[in-house]
Amino acid sequence: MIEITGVHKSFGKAHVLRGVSLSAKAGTVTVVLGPSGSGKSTLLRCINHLEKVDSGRVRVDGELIGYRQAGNRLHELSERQILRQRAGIGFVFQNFNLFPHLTAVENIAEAPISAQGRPRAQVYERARELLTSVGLGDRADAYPRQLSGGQQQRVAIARALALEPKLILFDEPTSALDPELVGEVLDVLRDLAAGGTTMIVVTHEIGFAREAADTVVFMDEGRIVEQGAPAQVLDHPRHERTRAFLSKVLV
Ligand SMILES: Nc1ncnc2c1ncn2[C@@H]1O[C@H](COP(=O)(O)OP(=O)(O)OP(=O)(O)O)[C@@H](O)[C@H]1O
Repeated sequence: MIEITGVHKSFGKAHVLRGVSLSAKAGTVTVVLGPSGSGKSTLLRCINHLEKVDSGRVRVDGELIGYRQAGNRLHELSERQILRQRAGIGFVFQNFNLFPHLTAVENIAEAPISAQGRPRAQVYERARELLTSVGLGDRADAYPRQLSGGQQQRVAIARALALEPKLILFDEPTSALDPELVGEVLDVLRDLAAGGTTMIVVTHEIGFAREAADTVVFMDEGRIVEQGAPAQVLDHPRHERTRAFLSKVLV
């Protein structure tokens, strides 16, 4: 379902991704751990072409992201084609990124109506169902400012699901939340994982990684240095720097 091979990315002199390769099957959950600045967000942004890779390839469901291949040559896709690809990949950010002037249900329905041209009544009905599935069926008409951080993040997850993506990327979805609200968002992630949604989740929530991940990846200085089943990576890390990181986040 997702296949990343040899991805490099620099910003000026900073070589942020140094040959990252990763693959994940449909219906699996990959949790990405790693210290600040190791390149986790950049990797997610390369997967949906919010950042262009310098070299390497990203394929989602067999489709090359950002490019069309003709023989040995790669041609960059048009902005419109990139937007279409991006619609198949949900992205949930740390800071919710909801439109403040739209209600919860409008935030969810906006993109499927404008980007995919789907019928309004049907999209609204589905948006309400999605709100119910994240435990917010009674808050459809609330504006983001009237919702807690945890509720806003659950709306943002429902919004990502409304586009029926093949894959959802989560970039530290709980890190902007007060500790007592983290659990409610993790519960939604657990439900999605149990329902077979393909997800890549950057998080420091080790408990979630242990319970819900099929694969745990540890990134350090732009490279994947550990990759395996949760128990293998979390309990028997091979590298000293992974051990040091885990001892800090587990405390
Ligand atoms: N658009 C950009 N321009 C310049 N430098 C960037 C840009 N995006 C990221 N970087 C740099 O790339 C490095 C990796 O950043 P990235 O956000 O991918 O790390 P991260 O592992 O997600 O860190 P954190 O856990 O703190 O979010 C950092 O040094 C960051 O400053």
